[in-house]
Amino acid sequence: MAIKLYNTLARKKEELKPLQDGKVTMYVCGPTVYNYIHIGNARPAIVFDMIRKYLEYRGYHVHFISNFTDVDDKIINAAKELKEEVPVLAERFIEAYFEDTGALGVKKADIHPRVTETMPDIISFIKALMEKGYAYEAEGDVYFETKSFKEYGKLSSQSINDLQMGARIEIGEKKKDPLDFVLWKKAKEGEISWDSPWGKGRPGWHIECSAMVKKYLGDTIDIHAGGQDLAFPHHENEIAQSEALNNKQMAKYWLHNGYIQINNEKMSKSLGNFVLVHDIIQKHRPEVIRFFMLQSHYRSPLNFSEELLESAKSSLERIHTTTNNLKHRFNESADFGEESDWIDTVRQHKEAFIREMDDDFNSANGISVLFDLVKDANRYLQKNHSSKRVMQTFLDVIREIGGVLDIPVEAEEEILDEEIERLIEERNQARKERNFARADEIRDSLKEQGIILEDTSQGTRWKRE
Ligand SMILES: Nc1ncnc2c1ncn2[C@@H]1O[C@H](COP(=O)(O)OP(=O)(O)OP(=O)(O)O)[C@@H](O)[C@H]1O
Ligand SMILES: [Zn+2]
Repeated sequence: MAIKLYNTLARKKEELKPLQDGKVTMYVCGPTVYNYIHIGNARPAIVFDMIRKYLEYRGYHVHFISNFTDVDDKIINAAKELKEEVPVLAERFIEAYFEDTGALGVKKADIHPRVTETMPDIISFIKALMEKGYAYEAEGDVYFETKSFKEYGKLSSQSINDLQMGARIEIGEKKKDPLDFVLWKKAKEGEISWDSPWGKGRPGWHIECSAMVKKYLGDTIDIHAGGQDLAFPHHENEIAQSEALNNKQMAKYWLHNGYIQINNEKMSKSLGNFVLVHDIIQKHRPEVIRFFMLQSHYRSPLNFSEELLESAKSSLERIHTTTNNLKHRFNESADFGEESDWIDTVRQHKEAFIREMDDDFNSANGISVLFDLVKDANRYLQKNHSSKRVMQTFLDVIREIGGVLDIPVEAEEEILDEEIERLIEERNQARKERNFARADEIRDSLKEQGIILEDTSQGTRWKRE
């Protein structure tokens, strides 16, 4: 069975037919790094990570690129406000991005190109567009002449005429037509800038992705993705730039994630209704947030609230309880019976999971299948059956699905207080015998399990991290 995916460009689901057999090239527009990411920004990171991993599970080799916009107006303003250099501020928030998304189980891209490291490619891209007659210079700025790209509007299903209606030239803009957009911006006095054939300046936002896609993945890629708000104008502009220059389709499939909302309103920095990942992971385990996101389809809007997170947490715990019960019964059992009906049932659930995920990466339905499995496993245990083979099959498939979605399906076994006390006693004894190697080994192994020891004059105290 083939994978189907909803292509914004075609406005329907299509069968995935990559350019090269067995390989998928994928580009996801990344963040502008001037702040910590909020839960809304985390959604594209999580859902496209899930899609990447699912494609890998289905046997594709995925080449995955995601950029950092590390210079633009928002960053320059934030740097001014915080009295920090632009590169220092950007670096700080790139680190924070990796920390936050890493906690949410997001794997790093194969390459994370940055605007500041792609300058020569961006400049030659703009030069080539000018040479082909698609762009013009105006007093140190360079603009893309939108009307010269006849297919403009095809991604967001808008005609140039419709777009023309609402468009205005803002004060200070030197463009010829309101629909034209900036490729290169002349630097203001004292601003961070790069040399170019048009004087000192920096790139507009849209050109970076066109230049990076061309540099790292080629003229046509398989999947281009980002949040729904990027479809217009960002992706539309990327298409105009790339297709005007290369004369080839930029991407076969355009994927867009729906919004995280608060009370049915888009979570965004400008509305001030955002919750930072940095803060929320102090209160909730990051896997609960990932699980919460994957419980809905990536294109659907998703309301965020503490109550919904709490309910995701209890759902995840239900899975943990079942896997634990399966493991315990498995360890106690000496029954090696076949019970092939049950094994068939489990296998059918696995097939159902693949069927759901093949249908536009429907992780919401995929997780429902996981709960069907959990329900059946509970039924099996309640009937007092105890075939090791059946229980192993249940565990294998639950783990496999958890592995694909990258959510932990097993609770970490907590170290018990008595065990800690016993190890502290052993460590004290080792220290008396001047066996410091053993003493350190015990301290380190406890630390790995989140137990911190503190030696005081009254003896050793311990606490959980
Ligand atoms: N509420 C949201 N739900 C889902 N995705 C979002 C949401 N807000 C932003 N995104 C996505 O996050 C990614 C990072 O974008 P970026 O750093 O430019 O943030 P942003 O769009 O400026 O955020 P904001 O709208 O809060 O200003 C983009 O793909 C964007 O579409
Ligand atoms: Zn982009």
